[in-house]
Amino acid sequence: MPLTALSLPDADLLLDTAFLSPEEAGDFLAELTATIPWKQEPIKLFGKEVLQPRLTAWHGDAQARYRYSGLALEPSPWTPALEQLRNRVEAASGTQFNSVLLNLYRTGQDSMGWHADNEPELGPEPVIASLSLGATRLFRFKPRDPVRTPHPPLSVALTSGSLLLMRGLTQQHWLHALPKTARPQQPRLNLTFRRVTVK
Ligand SMILES: O=C(O)CCC(=O)C(=O)O
Ligand SMILES: [Fe+2]
Repeated sequence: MPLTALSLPDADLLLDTAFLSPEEAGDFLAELTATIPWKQEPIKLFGKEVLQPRLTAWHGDAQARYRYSGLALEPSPWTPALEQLRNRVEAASGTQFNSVLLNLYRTGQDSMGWHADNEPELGPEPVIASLSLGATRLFRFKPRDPVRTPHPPLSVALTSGSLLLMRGLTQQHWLHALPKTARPQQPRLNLTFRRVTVK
């Protein structure tokens, strides 16, 4: 399936709902769920330490460190499955990536809050390639400044094997989130391939 543009002002979004076949997506889901060293990291929320509502991992080239609360975090190395996916995502997007953030949403209660992927290490107009495996969840966009970008929120159903590219001004003008859902949900695994500046 080809990448198809989603029409949204001040954004540049492309979606391929069948980037991987359902069989391939299921195989990668099983392999990554079993082999990635998943962690549940603490975050500060209103001054209190709580655990993130999902499991995470970060893999990439050894030089692709990024700074976070004054710490330079080292990525874990690419695994064979992650290398394969990186090659395919690079070919489809025409972009090179040196790291990938993995998120595992164990149930409908796991989620990600509103944010933009706008860390300085990603540069002003990052290309972020988001690959989803497992349960379908709704991915939401809302304008950062509804006066500049008067547009209602957008929901995109990210099915297993779908590839979403976020490019251009998307991170500058839009926030995105993966809300909780009350419905019983199978696990969902998302990979966001990124290029961080190597210092
Ligand atoms: O799980 C998703 O689809 C989104 C993940 C995300 O926004 C991120 O890793 O920055
Ligand atoms: Fe994000």
